[in-house]
Amino acid sequence: MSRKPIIAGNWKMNKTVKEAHEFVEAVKDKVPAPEIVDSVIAAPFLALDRLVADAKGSDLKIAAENVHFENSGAYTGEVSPVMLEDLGVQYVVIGHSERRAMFAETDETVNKKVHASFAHHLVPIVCVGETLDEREGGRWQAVVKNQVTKAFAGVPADQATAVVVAYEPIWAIGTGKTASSEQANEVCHFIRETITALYDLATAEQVRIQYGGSVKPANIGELLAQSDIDGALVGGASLQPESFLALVDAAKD
Ligand SMILES: O=C[C@H](O)COP(=O)(O)O
Repeated sequence: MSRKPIIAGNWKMNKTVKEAHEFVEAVKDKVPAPEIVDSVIAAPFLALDRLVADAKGSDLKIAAENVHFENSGAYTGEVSPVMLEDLGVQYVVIGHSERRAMFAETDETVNKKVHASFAHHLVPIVCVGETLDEREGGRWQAVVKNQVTKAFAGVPADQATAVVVAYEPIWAIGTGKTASSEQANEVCHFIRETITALYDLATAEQVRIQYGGSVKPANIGELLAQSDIDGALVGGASLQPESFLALVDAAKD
C-alpha cells in the first residue's frame, strides 16, 4: 500500500523568531503539493504564532515540538493543546528522545499527550527508539514494542491511522551515524507489525512511519525507497532552506 510521505524538520532549540520567519518565507512557496508530500516544520513555541501566519495559504504545515497534556492550570512554563489549536498549529512532536532523556517524558505522559492532541485536532508525531546499549544488548524489539504499545493505549483505530510514528535510534541522532536503510526499515516494519497486533493490518498499513537520525539530502532517497519508511524527522539538515527543500523534493519521487 502506498502512503503519502511526510517530511518534518525538527528545529529543536534553534532559531530566533526573525530567523524562523525568514526560513519559512524562503521555503513556503517551494514545497511540493500536499497531495504528494506533507512538508512540516516543527519550531520552538515562541515562533509558532508568526510561522502559522507566514505559512497560511501555502502548503507548508507548522508543528510544535512538545505539548502538555492538560488544557490549562498550574504548570509553569508549559504550553497546552488548547493554545496550539488556537494558534492554528497542525502537528505536534511527542516523546522525542531528548525530552525523554532530559525532561522526564515517560511512556505514560506520551500517551496522555497523544490523547490530548487528538482532542484538539493536532496530529501527533510520536517518537520511539532505542539507545545504543539497548541495541547492542539485543533489546531493541522489546523497547520499541513497549514504547509503541503504550503510546497507542486507548487510541481508537480511526485516530490510530492518523498517528505519525517517528523511529529514531538514539545512537543515530545528531551523531552523523545513520542506521543503514535496511536496519531502519527492519525496525519500521517491526513497528507496523506491533500496530497490526494492537489493531489490524488495515489500520497498521495506513500509519505513516518516519525514520529520524542524521537524515540528509544525500541519504534520504535510499531511506524512502524502503518498504516501511514513509518519511523522515530531520534535525540538523532541516535548519537551512536549501537542505529542507532538497529533503521534501526527494520525497516527491
Ligand atoms: O528530531 C530529529 C532527530 O532528533 C534527528 O536529528 P538529526 O537529524 O540532527 O540527527
